Amino acid sequence: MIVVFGSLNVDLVTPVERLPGAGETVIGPSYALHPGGKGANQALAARRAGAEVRLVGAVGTDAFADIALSLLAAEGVDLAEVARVEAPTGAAFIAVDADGANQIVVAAGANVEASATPLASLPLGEGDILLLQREVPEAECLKAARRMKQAGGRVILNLAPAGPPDPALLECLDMLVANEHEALVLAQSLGWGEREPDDIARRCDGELGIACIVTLGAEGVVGWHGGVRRRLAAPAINVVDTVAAGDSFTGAFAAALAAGYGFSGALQRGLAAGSLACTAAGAQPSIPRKDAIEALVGQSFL
Ligand SMILES: Nc1ncnc2c1ncn2[C@@H]1O[C@H](COP(=O)(O)OP(=O)(O)OP(=O)(O)O)[C@@H](O)[C@H]1O
Repeated sequence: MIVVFGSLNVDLVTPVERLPGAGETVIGPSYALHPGGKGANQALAARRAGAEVRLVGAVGTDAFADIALSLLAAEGVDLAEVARVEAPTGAAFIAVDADGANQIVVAAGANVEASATPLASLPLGEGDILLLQREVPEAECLKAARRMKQAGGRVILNLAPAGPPDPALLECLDMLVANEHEALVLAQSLGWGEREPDDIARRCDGELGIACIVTLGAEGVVGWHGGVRRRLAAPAINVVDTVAAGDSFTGAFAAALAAGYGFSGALQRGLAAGSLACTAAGAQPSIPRKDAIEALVGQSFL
């Protein structure tokens, strides 16, 4: 079982000719509403990759809550521990210009109320994995992580959005997933001089005892685990957009670990999922399923 403790949002996406400057208004022709949030996206990614997934978080009592939950429910993510609170459902306001560059404002809303308390009564054990990101309060992430460690399970933090992790939370981690920018923020927050993803991941593994995976976009991924380095190139794909690539990587990586794959097998599956997510538009619609992931892994592109 994978427990995701994290955010649920609704994304409002507006195409614009160009992004607004400070104090400026630009007018787009329309907008689209999509379910999103890193917690929700990674829960869906792990579910589509074949795992049993339970999402713990919070939405409001507004109409956006149903949009945030719709796809997760349809795909069989267990939502019993998603609380309905007196706050607006989290929302991301996204403007995308003609070149695909974007500007995003996130209103955390109900995500601020997300509580780790439900984990106390969940039947957690050794085979379970807790997956965390940085869009719900860190103090609650720490409680959730301590609960999972007490139950004997593993804790994975996706260090997104970038920020310095709480040292107490680091002590609970088995694995950390970051993109290049997030890895650099981690190194700086720890006072490390390393700047290269490979060096940061090696030091994280060697010094903190936390297996570290740095995703490298089109370059693939590098990971260090137990003093062993793994470097995998991404498959050549036709990129439509890279939205949710990182979430697909992390969810599928966790699902593979939960299914019993070792570090290398999980990296392969995360990489395949991240790359497949780039071949279709949007966030949750582009998150790939197990059969597509296994087919790509089976092509031995690695
Ligand atoms: N251009 C690309 N070609 C092939 N694979 C890609 C490409 N971009 C991303 N990926 C895949 O997605 C994974 C995660 O990408 P990336 O390192 O950009 O994470 P990210 O910055 O968290 O992504 P995002 O914020 O866009 O969701 C990569 O390890 C790779 O498997």
